[in-house]
Amino acid sequence: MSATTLPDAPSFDAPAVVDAIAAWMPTTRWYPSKGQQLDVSLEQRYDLPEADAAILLLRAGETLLQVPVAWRDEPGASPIAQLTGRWLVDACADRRAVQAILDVAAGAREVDGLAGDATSAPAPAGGIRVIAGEQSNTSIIGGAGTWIAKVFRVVSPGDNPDVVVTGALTRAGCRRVPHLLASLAGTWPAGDAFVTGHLLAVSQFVAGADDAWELFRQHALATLRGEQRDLPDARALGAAVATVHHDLADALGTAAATESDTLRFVTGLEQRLAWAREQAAEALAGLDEGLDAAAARLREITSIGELQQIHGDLHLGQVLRGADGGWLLLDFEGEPLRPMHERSVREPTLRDVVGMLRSFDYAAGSALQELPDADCASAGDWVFQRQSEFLAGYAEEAGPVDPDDPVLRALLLDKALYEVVYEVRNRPTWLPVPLEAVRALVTPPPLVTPPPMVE
Ligand SMILES: Nc1ncnc2c1ncn2[C@@H]1O[C@H](COP(=O)(O)OP(=O)(O)O)[C@@H](O)[C@H]1O
Ligand SMILES: O=P(O)(O)O[C@H]1O[C@H](CO)[C@@H](O[C@H]2O[C@H](CO)[C@@H](O)[C@H](O)[C@H]2O)[C@H](O)[C@H]1O
Repeated sequence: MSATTLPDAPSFDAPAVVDAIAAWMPTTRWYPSKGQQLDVSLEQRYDLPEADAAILLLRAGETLLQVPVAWRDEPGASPIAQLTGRWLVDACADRRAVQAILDVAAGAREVDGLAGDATSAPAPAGGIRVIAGEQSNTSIIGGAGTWIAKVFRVVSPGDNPDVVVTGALTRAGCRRVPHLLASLAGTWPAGDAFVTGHLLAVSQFVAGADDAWELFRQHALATLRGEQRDLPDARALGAAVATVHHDLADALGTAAATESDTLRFVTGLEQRLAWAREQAAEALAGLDEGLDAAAARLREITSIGELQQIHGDLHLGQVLRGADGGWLLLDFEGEPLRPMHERSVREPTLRDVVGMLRSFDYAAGSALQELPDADCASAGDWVFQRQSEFLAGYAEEAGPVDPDDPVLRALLLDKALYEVVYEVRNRPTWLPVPLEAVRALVTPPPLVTPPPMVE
């Protein structure tokens, strides 16, 4: 039997390769510009020749995307395209390529333009598993289940808080976050200069954990079906969030908001409201009056209290319940649709509190989508109860939260509007969940007509 000689694969920067990736990306969960016709071009290539692989940075419209790829003789777990007889594959699902990337992050191998930073060396990749879930990035579990490597898909110049903030909490010994083991940064040309941004974070993998989103969503579903199910502890979750806020304040400091901080905060909310109205004009049509009134109310905010580093995009999908029952917070990257330089700005901790309150609403909203004939009032009660438990636990550690605080109300609307844009771009079938919240937040409650007097 004679061995088949495969033809040479094209170079990673060949137009056919870029075209193949451009056609494949919109089929992935992480691609952030679904439904838009964008020109895709290669901006930077970091070669990993020992693995026949490369990390590519591709520009799609305004966005720079990280796509690690490799050439293989077989399609493997995640093929992109077959070109000249060889397979272009997604390197995140390829063990040899993942090991090569990990080696650079751990400082065991040097590649031009890449810089690794390890606090403790991750174990060899071994058999890897790519998480298939509701994710904006791509996460790979390896090292016999000891680490999880997150490949940042949208890449920006500047520090990624998922590396910097998790790194600070790791050094501070915070018990409510998985510790950071290593990270990788890349440098690429931007105009006349070079810029640097994070590409990868490798953290301890929490084995045997339960996802808080699934725990609460399943409980909401069971409630709507009239079934019994163990109630996850929202009160302890509130206390865990308060502990992380406390550790972040200790590690990275706090500052009382000045007048100009307040003005910047209010202006930021106004800009985001205008941005959401522009980005999701069709979805938000019909809410103009309420949104105008909400925008005017923002100017009534005169004080926003103490500021500090926060999580920035906290929701149930960022929370795990460890095998010991304790809650752990993940993913300090901030909101993926927010520019990177805005994500390390000190903020009121209420922004995270609001993220969790919205998430309980999402859990019930997603349960209602699955059970369209279920009772909406029961879903509303479920949300109210979980939110109350969460706030009670938070208050135990951090002091009470006033549900009528204008800053809290403004942040609730800000988050729901962000979610509307996120769903329009990423998961249009989920749009009704945040849209209903926006409607409720900007629509004044109906005037109750007093019952007629009975003589
Ligand atoms: N350290 C960890 N241990 C166990 N599972 C994790 C860990 N980090 C992330 N995960 C799992 O991966 C999922 C996605 O991680 P996340 O950091 O939120 O990524 P993304 O930024 O893409 O949303 C989480 O919801 C969780 O299920
Ligand atoms: O986890 P990411 O950092 O990628 O956050 C983005 O995606 C989230 C969805 O995966 C999105 O969260 C919204 O949906 C969740 C349910 O899937 C819900 O729990 C959240 O409350 C809701 O905001 C998040 O907004 C987005 O930034």
